[in-house]
Amino acid sequence: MKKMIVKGSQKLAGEVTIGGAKNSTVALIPASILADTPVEFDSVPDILDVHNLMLILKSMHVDSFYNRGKLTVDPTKIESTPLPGGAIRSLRASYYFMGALLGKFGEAVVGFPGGDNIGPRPIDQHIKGFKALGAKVVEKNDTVYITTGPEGLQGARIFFDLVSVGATINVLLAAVKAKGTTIMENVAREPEIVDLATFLNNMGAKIRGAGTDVIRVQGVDSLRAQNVHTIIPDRIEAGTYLSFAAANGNGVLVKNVITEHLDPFIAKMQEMGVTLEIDEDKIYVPGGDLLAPVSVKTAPFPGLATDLQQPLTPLLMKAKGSSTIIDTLYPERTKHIPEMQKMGAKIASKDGVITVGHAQQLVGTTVEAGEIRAGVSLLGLALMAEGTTTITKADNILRGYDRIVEKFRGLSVDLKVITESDELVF
Ligand SMILES: CC(=O)N[C@H]1[C@@H](OP(=O)(O)OP(=O)(O)OC[C@H]2O[C@@H](n3ccc(=O)[nH]c3=O)[C@H](O)[C@@H]2O)O[C@H](CO)[C@@H](O)[C@@H]1O
Ligand SMILES: C=C(OP(=O)(O)O)C(=O)O
Repeated sequence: MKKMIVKGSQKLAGEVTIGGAKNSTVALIPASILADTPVEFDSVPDILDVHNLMLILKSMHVDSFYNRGKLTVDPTKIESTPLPGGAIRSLRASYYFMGALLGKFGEAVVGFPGGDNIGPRPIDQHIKGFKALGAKVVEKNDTVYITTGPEGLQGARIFFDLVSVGATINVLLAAVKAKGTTIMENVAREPEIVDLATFLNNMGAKIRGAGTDVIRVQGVDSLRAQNVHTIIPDRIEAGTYLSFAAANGNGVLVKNVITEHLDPFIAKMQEMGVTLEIDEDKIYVPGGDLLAPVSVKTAPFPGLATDLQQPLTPLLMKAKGSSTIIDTLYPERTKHIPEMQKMGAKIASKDGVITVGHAQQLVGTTVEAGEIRAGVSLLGLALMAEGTTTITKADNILRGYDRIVEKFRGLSVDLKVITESDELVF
């Protein structure tokens, strides 16, 4: 595990360009194995999750090549391979190989995924969807075994018990080549699901309703890529830079943003008193506003994203007074709290409510990035603190933030990543 070394009392200034969305990318890569042709992606973030997915592809005899935001995947020599562990456990989205392999071969053996430790993350709705399509599912020794009979997957009507991004994507991947029509109700509406449906439809899939709470899929026999798919910008990465720029910036322009994807987050920042100059696909944050405390509640899209509650925290600490956060999706997503307390922050969690007080004096120390968003929020705080902060387990941040050191350096921030034995990585 690497360490991130952050000098304190540094203000962000300049421009940053947002990369492709992690949560789209990690669905699009498994989805690419459904194609009968090579596929090409543009605007692919340089994150550990992508490199780990490429390792998984390799184990299935799928060649892939990544260079400066462009990724080619050639699934034409794919073999149905069990994926019990290894790289599977390095990220959450590896479970999309369940749906993708099932759609491709009518069978899948995939280990339970890893990903952020943000509280319980069951996959019962994924399994319910696979079963509804006619698959037999057995869970044994931390591995899911999914099979179908000779008739393969059959379209079905599925009403999800709760709104789940992962279950919506996984079942969609299985349904896209199933026989007949699948109607998925009470599905997630996240923009990353629309991005995935766009990619699949451009290859010949028949998916209607992505972005609403009912998705209809007419199964097709073959998917063939016709063009390069450009991945949508990462709304969580954008929100992170917006928050840090408002908390601790001297004029920051955030480029390549679909502002509509950030509506609830932008509204919350404005409610605090943050000045935002919003253009078509970019947002300028002058910084230096006097801020008021707010109440924050996360919800599935189009609500305020759970993935942004921790990155918003450094900004909440600038407000004069106490703010509250209720994370309805992951009430236990609090790994940043004890670490922030070590830095002198007034933050606590009780009965599912996080209280964030005004930060008087923050001091740099050694803290641990328990997961991606906990880690990045510590980085935001470290920039506001006096002295140097060492963030251990920094791989959790590098899992999902595109070229983060390069981007922060572009914003005049001195940051470096080193190995356990103190060798410079970036
Ligand atoms: C790779 C990816 O896209 N990750 C995102 C995805 O995670 P992920 O897809 O894992 O999150 P879900 O939308 O599935 O989870 C939403 C809620 O449903 C619950 N649930 C989910 C599935 C299930 O079968 N049973 C069940 O009870 C979860 O515990 C959670 O409370 O959406 C989350 C919620 O926006 C984000 O924080 C993650 O960044
Ligand atoms: C929870 C997250 O990711 P994952 O689902 O990949 O663990 C996240 O991106 O904040």
